[in-house]
Amino acid sequence: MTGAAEARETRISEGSQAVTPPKTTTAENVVPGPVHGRRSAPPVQKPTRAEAEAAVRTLLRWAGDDPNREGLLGTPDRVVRSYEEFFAGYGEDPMELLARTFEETDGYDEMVVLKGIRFESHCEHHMVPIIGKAHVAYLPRKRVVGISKLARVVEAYAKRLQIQEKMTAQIANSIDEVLQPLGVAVVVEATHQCMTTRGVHKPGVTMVTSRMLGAFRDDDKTRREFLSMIGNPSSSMEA
Ligand SMILES: Nc1nc2c(ncn2[C@@H]2O[C@H](COP(=O)(O)OP(=O)(O)OP(=O)(O)O)[C@@H](O)[C@H]2O)c(=O)[nH]1
Ligand SMILES: [Zn+2]
Repeated sequence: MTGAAEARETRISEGSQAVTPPKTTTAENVVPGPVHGRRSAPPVQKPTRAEAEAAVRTLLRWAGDDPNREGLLGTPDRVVRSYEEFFAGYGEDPMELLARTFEETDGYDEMVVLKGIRFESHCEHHMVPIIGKAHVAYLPRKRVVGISKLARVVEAYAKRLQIQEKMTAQIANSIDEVLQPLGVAVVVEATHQCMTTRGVHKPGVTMVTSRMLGAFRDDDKTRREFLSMIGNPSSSMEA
């Protein structure tokens, strides 16, 4: 699919303990890179848990605090466990999540919409939360997928370091590639804490991104039906 063939819209609306990575590569510390479509990113060399905890202690000192004071002793362990949760998506293969489909033999040919899928992600520039909702629709071509799998695909991409445009495209492209439906639509609306709690400090700003493929891109009526089903995206955001 070429760039011209993809309709994508983005709008913003109001409303010293150095950690040295291991020099040798072993089967234990090399993990496959994130899976994007059919291709995987290059493998990354994963540090040990002790190295990750040492990095947290370094950041605590960078913040100006003493990692050895009582209240902070358990913090490196907690942060590393939090990271396992925040970034669990690197261990998921979204294509595999969608692989189990069911043949729809009774002629259901209307769009399937899963709206308001709340997600928590982290921006790849500042590593602070992006919190929002995704609305996902597809127009089946004989095969349908278990509806929870659409939410799982959102999760698999959200639980990685992201920019919103990329996440929106990845969700749509995965569904398109595996289900080969007549069309896919994804709208993502989110607040970026790198804009609200730091930097420009603009609370209440929502970023809305969309990716329309197939019938949702080519047919105004289908696209309008989807957009009216999800309502006015930014108006449904929490402050
Ligand atoms: N397009 C896009 N930009 C994002 C996203 N998340 C964060 N950003 C922006 O990424 C940009 C990074 O800009 P830089 O100038 O490199 O970083 P910075 O000095 O921290 O910039 P400020 O955030 O303006 O303080 C900022 O403008 C962020 O608002 C996203 O999902 N999509
Ligand atoms: Zn950011």
